[in-house]
Order: sequence, then structure tokens, then C-alpha cells
Amino acid sequence: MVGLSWAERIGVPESFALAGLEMDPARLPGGTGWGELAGELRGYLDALVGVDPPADLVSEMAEQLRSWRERLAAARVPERDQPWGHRVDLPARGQALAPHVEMLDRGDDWLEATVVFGRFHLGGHDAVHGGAVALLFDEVLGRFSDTHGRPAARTVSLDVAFRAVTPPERELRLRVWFEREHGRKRQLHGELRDGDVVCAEARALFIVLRPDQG
Ligand SMILES: CCCCCCCCCC(=O)SCCNC(=O)CCNC(=O)[C@H](O)C(C)(C)COP(=O)(O)OP(=O)(O)OC[C@H]1O[C@@H](n2cnc3c(N)ncnc32)[C@H](O)[C@@H]1OP(=O)(O)O
Repeated sequence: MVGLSWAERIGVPESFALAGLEMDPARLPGGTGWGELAGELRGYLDALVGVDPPADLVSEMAEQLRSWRERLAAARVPERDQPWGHRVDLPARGQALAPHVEMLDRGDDWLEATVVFGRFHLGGHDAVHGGAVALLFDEVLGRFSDTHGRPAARTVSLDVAFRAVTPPERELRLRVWFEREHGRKRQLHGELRDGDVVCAEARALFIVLRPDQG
């Protein structure tokens, strides 16, 4: 991994790096505390899903969340200026929507990572929600599609086959790879495993954006 730029290390194209602000988090949207905040939000959602709290605690939480929502309204910015999803220096781009992914290794056209779905991503009966699995593939395949100097593309098709139950709160293995690139089209595949068990496979088609679509 030595020798890769920070954006390459975390699997995003340089073009998505916030121009001129690269490695100084204090100058990035959200500042130095954003990663901790996103992590706490992720942890909060996982904790909330797993409790049956007493009525007074529920009321207190609702009141505090309402208060935060009202305070945040005054700080609203256009999408391009928000740290959420744009902090490519942080795990999961500084957002809590997609599960936490840690890259293990990569080549020019393949990548291996670990992923842990939280309890927040549970669909039911101890299985991760199928939409959350599709979200994982779209996030990782989509970001990897744009690496190694490739121009930005968008998902036009994502087929996911659910082969076995995907368990939450376990370290799973993810492998993604390019299958084909031709013209504006990129076909990528992904496979999610729990040990030797294939939980899900994905095949996705990305279309490179024309300059007027960026
Ligand atoms: C900071 C880091 C950020 C990381 C982001 C994480 C990744 C997230 C990725 C996403 O989720 S992107 C959001 C979900 N996707 C969309 O919203 C895409 C919506 N669709 C579009 O915006 C347009 O379809 C698009 C701009 C991508 C392409 O429109 P065009 O009008 O330029 O393309 P066109 O329709 O001419 O299709 C180009 C080729 O693709 C083919 N094609 C298009 N859609 C297809 C499809 N669904 N299946 C198969 N082929 C398809 C089409 O037939 C054609 O083939 P040929 O060149 O051979 O004629």
C-alpha cells in the first residue's frame, strides 16, 4: 500500500479529493471532529435499534433530537459544501448510511476489504436487510469504478443475488473486481462472504458521465 496517495489508499479517485485541502482535516468541511461525530451517530443508531427503553428515556431522547434538528437547520448548506459523504479522508466518506468498510488490499482492477454490518442494518430474523447489502455493493463498486484515473461514472444497473443470510455484527469479506470496460461502460462484480459461505454476489454496470452530466 506504500506509495499510494491518500485518496488511492482509501479507494477514491483523486478527482473526488477536496481540491487543495487534502490532508489537513481542520480545513475540511466538518473539521477534525467530523469522523468522531459520524462514528458516534453510527453507534447511536446501532444501539437504538437494539433497545426497548423506558418511556421517560424515549421522551428525553426525542426532545434532545428535536433540539438538535432545530439547531442544525440554521447551519444548512448546499450539497457540495456538506461534509457528509464528501469526507473521503474518513471511513465511509464520513457518513453513516453505508456499513463500515476497511480496505485490505487492492490491485489495478480488484479490491479486497472487510465489512461489518451493524444492528442498524438488520432486516429481520437475524439477517441483514437486502437493501443494505445492495447499498454496500453500490457504494464499494461505485467508488472503485472511478479509481486509477478513470472519469466519474454512475450506476445504471445493479443485480444482487442473495445466496445466504448475511449476518450482522460479524466481520465479513468483500471482493470486487472489474470484469469489462468498453466505451463508456464498466462492468464490475462483487462477492460478499462469511468465511467460506457466499452471502451475496453483485454485478453492476456503470456508465461514464459525459462532461455535461458531471
Ligand atoms: C465522493 C465519492 C462518491 C462515491 C459515490 C458512491 C457510488 C454511488 C453510485 C451511485 O449510486 S450513482 C446513483 C444511481 N444511479 C443513477 O442515478 C443513474 C441514473 N441514470 C443516469 O443518470 C443516466 O442513465 C446516465 C447519465 C448514467 C447515462 O445516461 P446517458 O443518456 O448518457 O446514456 P445512454 O442512455 O445513452 O446509455 C449509454 C449506454 O449505456 C447503456 N445503458 C444505459 N442504461 C442501461 C441499463 N440499465 N442496462 C444496460 N445498458 C444500459 C445504453 O444502452 C447505452 O449503450 P450503447 O452506448 O451501446 O448504445
